[in-house]
Amino acid sequence: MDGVVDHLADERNKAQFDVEEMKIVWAGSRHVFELSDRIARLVASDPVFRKDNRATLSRKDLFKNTLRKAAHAWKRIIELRLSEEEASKLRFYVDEAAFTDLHWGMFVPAIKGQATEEQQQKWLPLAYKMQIIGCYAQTELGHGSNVQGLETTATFDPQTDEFDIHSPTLTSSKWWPGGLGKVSTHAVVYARLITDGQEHGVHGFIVQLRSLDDHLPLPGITIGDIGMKFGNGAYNTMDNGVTRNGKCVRSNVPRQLIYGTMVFVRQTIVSDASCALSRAVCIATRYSAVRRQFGSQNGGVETQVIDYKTQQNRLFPLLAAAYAFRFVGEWLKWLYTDVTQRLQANDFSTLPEAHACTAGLKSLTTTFTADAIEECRKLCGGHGYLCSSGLPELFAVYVPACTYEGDNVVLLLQVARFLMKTVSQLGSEKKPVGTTAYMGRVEHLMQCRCSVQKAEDWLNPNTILEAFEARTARMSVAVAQKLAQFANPEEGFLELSPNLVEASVAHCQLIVVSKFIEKLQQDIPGKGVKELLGMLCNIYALNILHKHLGDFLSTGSITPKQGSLANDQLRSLYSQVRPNAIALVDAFNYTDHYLGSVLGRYDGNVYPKLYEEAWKDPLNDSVVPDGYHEYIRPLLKNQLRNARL
Ligand SMILES: CCCCCCCCCCCCCCCCCCCCCCC/C=C/C(=O)SCCNC(=O)CCNC(=O)[C@H](O)C(C)(C)COP(=O)(O)OP(=O)(O)OC[C@H]1O[C@@H](n2cnc3c(N)ncnc32)[C@H](O)[C@@H]1OP(=O)(O)O
Ligand SMILES: Cc1cc2nc3c(=O)[nH]c(=O)nc-3n(C[C@H](O)[C@H](O)[C@H](O)COP(=O)(O)OP(=O)(O)OC[C@H]3O[C@@H](n4cnc5c(N)ncnc54)[C@H](O)[C@@H]3O)c2cc1C
Repeated sequence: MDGVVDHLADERNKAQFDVEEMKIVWAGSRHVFELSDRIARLVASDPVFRKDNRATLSRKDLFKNTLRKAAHAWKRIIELRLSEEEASKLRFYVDEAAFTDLHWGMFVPAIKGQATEEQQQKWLPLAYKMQIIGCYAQTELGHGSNVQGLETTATFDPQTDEFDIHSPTLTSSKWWPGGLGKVSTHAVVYARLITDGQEHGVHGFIVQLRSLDDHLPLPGITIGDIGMKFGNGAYNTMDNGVTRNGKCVRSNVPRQLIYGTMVFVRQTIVSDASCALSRAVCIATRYSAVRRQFGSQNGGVETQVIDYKTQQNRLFPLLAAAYAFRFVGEWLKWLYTDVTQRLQANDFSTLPEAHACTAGLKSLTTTFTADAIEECRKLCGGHGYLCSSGLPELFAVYVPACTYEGDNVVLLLQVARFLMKTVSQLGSEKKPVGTTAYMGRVEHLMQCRCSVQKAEDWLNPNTILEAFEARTARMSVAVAQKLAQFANPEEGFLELSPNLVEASVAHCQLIVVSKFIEKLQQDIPGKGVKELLGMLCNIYALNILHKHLGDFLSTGSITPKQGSLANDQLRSLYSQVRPNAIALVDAFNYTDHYLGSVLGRYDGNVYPKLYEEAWKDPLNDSVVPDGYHEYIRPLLKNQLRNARL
């Protein structure tokens, strides 16, 4: 900030906590903070990684630009000998969806998680050096959610010792896989295995798609891009492919963990949610402190919009959620690592819980984040609608996260199955553990009474936890009892699916709240850091309580009076967070390059920069627009003639 006026300096001076220590908490450790900071600056200072022109490039230019960035990123990774951790941060700060995401994020993990030792030895060295580029080809034109419904077949031919991968129908074309359309040379293709005329369910096969010499599709394979997607720029940096195969390949079939890659990716999507959310919140918070409307007295300055309680009521729960998702993401990473180690030792006992947690939290955090980015756009008024605010593109890139890696409702139904199984086993020898351990106290939770008598009583974490546990246990038991009335359980499951989804949401919200509370039980250094996090935790929980008051009241988990007291406490918490708001978003440590937003600039110098940005639009290249002579001038002349008549 040397030599630059900091328009947000007063705001920064108000902070009541040590922002440098908060940066460490946000990053996860001092090591990660320093590494992220270094890589963020490296990316920001490299002109190849410029991204402010994305909204105005044509699809072809946009795509070629992405190829250029990916090649440059890879060159820098090799030149600087970056570690895997550093390379993945570099990808994060380059901030552009590309084929490399699928290569590193799904193709490599699929081979690591599902291939045999021999297959790994063959393919992984090639993939690590990017001598082959891979994608994850599961979804078809006709089926995405219903994986068992995939039509592509892999028929084993004992004569040639090969598998014949075949898409017999239009609907069996692989449709959507990222990177497939124009770049990938290989794919993990999911297909129904057939041997000796017998079906063995869906398995993954490594298939070569394109020649490594001239990049042409191999014989029998038709490939292309599926067309423009939502939003200018945005996810159109990515080629999403369609392919039909008639190709023979050699492979062994992994028998287990077909779904393992999805568990891995869903876990990374939860961590990503806190990044996208914090980014939108950072923009909206800084701009809300800069923007002034109404309230001027005697010619004095107007009110900063962040001081309006309605603005706080919309913004601060999103800020709190960004921190909540950060911590639940950390925990989920731990859970994933733990289950992976167990699986390697053939212990499958925690896989159902890991599946339910990754599916449920992926659904909860992406739905919330997509809605929150749109809310942040509205929080920025008209200027939020400008591409230079960074919010339209962020929304367009983010919103498909509600669909890919499992449609969010379909995933909540998976959680519901897990919950119903847990409820049905209550009273048996199998005790609920982990995230469902609270169900072990179901008798207490079904009849306990919330003890809140005054607003401050809601600051007790045990009180909050018990209210959330009682709500979820009661909703789950109620729907389980309804299910039991159906002669056919699958019919009951379909009929009651809206209630089941609501119980799953309650369960996932409980997990997020409980992991935030657990985080606060750790030793957290730095003046005021723990206190601020405590406030955010309470805002996160009490805001949910307010938004889902119907659940809490109808299950008798709290009384209407207690609901109203929770709301009083929320308003008081907003006032306490207000002076710290700018410092809390500074703690994300985002560079202006990464934020990509005039409204969210660190220095708050919004208006001159908005004006400057506007003049850069290609439409302003000429004063008189193209088309004037063909379409505007004749119109005006006609009007003139008509007026004279
Ligand atoms: C320009 C810049 C360049 C920079 C370059 C720099 C280079 C350096 C790079 C450095 C690193 C970068 C790293 C990047 C990382 C990026 C991360 C990835 C990015 C993500 C992009 C997204 C792309 C999207 C991909 C996709 O969408 S792939 C397709 C996903 N599809 C789905 O998710 C389908 C959803 N459907 C299902 O999951 C299931 O079929 C279903 C479960 C819903 C169906 O259920 P069904 O009823 O049919 O039941 P099943 O019979 O299938 O299941 C029975 C039992 O199995 C259990 N089950 C189900 N699923 C799972 C599971 N996943 N795990 C475990 N168990 C599971 C059920 O519970 C049943 O169990 P039960 O019998 O005990 O009840
Ligand atoms: C940007 C993007 C990138 C992608 N990348 C890849 C990739 O790299 N590789 C890949 O293989 N795939 C990829 N996909 C595909 C993605 O995984 C699927 O689109 C996703 O799993 C949803 O499946 P679907 O499209 O079949 O939706 P559908 O299942 O057809 O969903 C349509 C509607 O039906 C509802 N529905 C479906 N089933 C049920 C049910 N049982 N009960 C109640 N409601 C139901 C859904 O909630 C939804 O509202 C990508 C998708 C997108 C958008």
